[in-house]
Amino acid sequence: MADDGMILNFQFGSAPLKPQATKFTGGRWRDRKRAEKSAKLAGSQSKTPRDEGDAEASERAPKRYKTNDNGEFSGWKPGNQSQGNLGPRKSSANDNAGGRSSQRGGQSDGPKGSRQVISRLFSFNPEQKTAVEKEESEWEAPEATNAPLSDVANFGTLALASRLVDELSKMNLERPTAIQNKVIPHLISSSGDAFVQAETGSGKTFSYLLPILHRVLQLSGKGDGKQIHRDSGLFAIIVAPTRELARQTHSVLEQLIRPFPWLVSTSITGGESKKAEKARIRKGVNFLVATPGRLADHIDNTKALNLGTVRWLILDEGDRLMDLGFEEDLKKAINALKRIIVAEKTTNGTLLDSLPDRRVTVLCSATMKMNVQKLGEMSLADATFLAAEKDAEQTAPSDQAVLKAPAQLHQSYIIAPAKLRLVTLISYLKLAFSRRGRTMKAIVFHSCADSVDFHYELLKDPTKKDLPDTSAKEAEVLSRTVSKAAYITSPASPEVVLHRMHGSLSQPVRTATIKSFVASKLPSVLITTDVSSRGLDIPSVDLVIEYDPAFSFSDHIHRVGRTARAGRHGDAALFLLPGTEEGYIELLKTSAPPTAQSCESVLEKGLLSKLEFPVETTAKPEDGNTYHDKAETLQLHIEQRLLGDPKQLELARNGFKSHIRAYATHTKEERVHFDISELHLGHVAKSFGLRDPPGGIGAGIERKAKKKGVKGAKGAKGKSTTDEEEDPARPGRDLFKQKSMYLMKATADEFNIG
Ligand SMILES: Nc1ncnc2c1ncn2[C@@H]1O[C@H](COP(=O)(O)OP(=O)(O)OP(=O)(O)O)[C@@H](O)[C@H]1O
Repeated sequence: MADDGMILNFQFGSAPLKPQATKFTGGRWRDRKRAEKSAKLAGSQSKTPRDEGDAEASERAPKRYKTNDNGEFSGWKPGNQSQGNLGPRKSSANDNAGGRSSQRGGQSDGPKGSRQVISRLFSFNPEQKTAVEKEESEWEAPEATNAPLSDVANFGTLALASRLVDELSKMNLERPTAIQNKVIPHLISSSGDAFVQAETGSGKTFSYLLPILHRVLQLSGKGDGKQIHRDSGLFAIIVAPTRELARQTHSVLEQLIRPFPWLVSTSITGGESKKAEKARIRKGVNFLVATPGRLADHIDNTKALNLGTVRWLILDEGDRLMDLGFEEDLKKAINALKRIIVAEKTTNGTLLDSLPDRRVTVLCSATMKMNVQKLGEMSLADATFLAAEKDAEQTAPSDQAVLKAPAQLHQSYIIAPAKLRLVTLISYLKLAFSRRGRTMKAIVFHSCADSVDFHYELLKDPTKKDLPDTSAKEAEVLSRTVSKAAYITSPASPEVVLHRMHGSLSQPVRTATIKSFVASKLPSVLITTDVSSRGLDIPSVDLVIEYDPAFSFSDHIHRVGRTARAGRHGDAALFLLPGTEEGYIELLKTSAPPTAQSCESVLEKGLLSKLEFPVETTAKPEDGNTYHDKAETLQLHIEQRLLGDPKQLELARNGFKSHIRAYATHTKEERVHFDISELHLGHVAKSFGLRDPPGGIGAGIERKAKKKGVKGAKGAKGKSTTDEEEDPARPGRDLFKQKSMYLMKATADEFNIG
């Protein structure tokens, strides 16, 4: 802890300060020297707006940042600012703002007469290069592309069993979507394999479940399938990449077969009791929803699992199945099914005549990648390609079609300098929930579990314990993943519920957390990793924030696809850093022209309404008048909070380290936009509420650099990671690049990305 801001948290008495006389004790020599220098300079340097006190600074700031008639910020034009003009002043000799707070001289907004510390956020930020092509207000929603078709009367026109059509109607599903309109008739009439490709939220699940059920229901010849029961055999296996998705698909299936109690389905997923699953399989099931690993396990070890009657193998979210490394498990299942070439024609005396006469494999994916093609080669034979293109007849898988989000999904980006990221995120969420009725559920994607944990703990309100509508038992399970939020509430939205979710949580906790998020009647945020990016169907999600950009563009499409489902509207906002990350905007345009949101405008609108801090620090919510002041006060408060709480500080450090490691795992093709050598570690540390990057992240690199004979690795450490004033042309920069390359290599090894 001593490293983090030791020089910054000295409390000064009310007597006028003589900086020259200030004596610092304790801590490291380097830090003491720096503190002495800062204190000295604070008293002697020419005064800047900040140094002259907030009253004056506040008056000046608005002159630089004009607002238009709507009160919107209009002074900051992308592309025309230079380093330092993002703040009310340019550098001064004592501005050590590189991620470090600095002492504020003279009068302050803090306790009367005390010397306050401020956290400089608006100076020395890298320049934004991208000129705004389309602002948020210019966006007009095009016609939805994944909505039910208006020119098809109802599901009945697809020749589905009337009982099924009635069931759909009870679920308020009247007309099919484009992909359902294509896939359902095909799977009803054909015994051929199919590759199904359609946008996120277009109803792919019903597109394969409905025809399967229809054909099984035909088995009795009367359309109700009453001769079939749980012992009649297993007819379909549906494989999903994650436990959540498997469970979700199983619950949709359960809903559909509820009126047909003689049909039985079950799910087998990792994290559950294998013994109980075996017992269910032994009792007999007609439909099995599985994760690949658990399926392979049962194929090997559960004798009661008879694959002889299986007619359908559905591989849902094909690209994700491959991404997650399930190739071997999938091979096992595919080969096991292939070995039984002629499937059983009867079951318990019932002729299986309405079922396909061969095994049908259906591969579904919203995106098309090389690995999906590979899975296709492994599993499909003479497959028909079925895409949801409404107008043009698409006959083959296409890279273009796949990487599109639903047209009605409003995609935007915010170019936020690293130092401003945390306060911008808070401000954005505060603003989003304060627009009553506009946002009820939001998902915030982070790159790693440690970052999720840090942000969750930071944003939760430690003073509020009770959760609404929760039994004591549920509350116990949810105690570490659901809580009331602080900071992002507002008078218009005084209660917001926070949820956290990632793959390191136990399965019961994951399941309960998602259930709680779905059921929440209060505005809610889910802070999560990519574990929630695939297939998760929560219709009421209206906002997706990609706080950390996705590791691949197809992941981005899946993440944003958690909103704007089945024709509904939705917003998605992507945080980018100024610099090379801006190149990613071109990639966004291949899906839909995104609009730009100004980071400063978000701060102004979000932070100038009432701020509340859940924990008392010397920085107070009422400190400052301009949004610059408010942002710096909020940042300072967070930094102070961490310094007073070792547990949170540890979470911040772990979050920072994992975030940096994760940064190196963007796909090879997209790494050009996510150049780790461009990251200013000091600024990134700020976004975790830290005043310096924690040790360790660079230490390994240094050791490696030393081993390889990179001169000066040690000497450059401080400069390269924390100092704002660093001149890009200086040798230290090259060294930083070199170190970053080692870092990238080390982290790439760790994440197995070669
Ligand atoms: N015909 C329909 N009319 C209205 N809503 C529908 C229709 N079909 C499906 N839905 C709803 O659309 C939502 C998305 O369906 P589903 O999860 O199957 O989409 P998906 O294509 O698999 O998406 P993803 O690729 O993101 O997994 C669900 O809430 C579902 O109930």
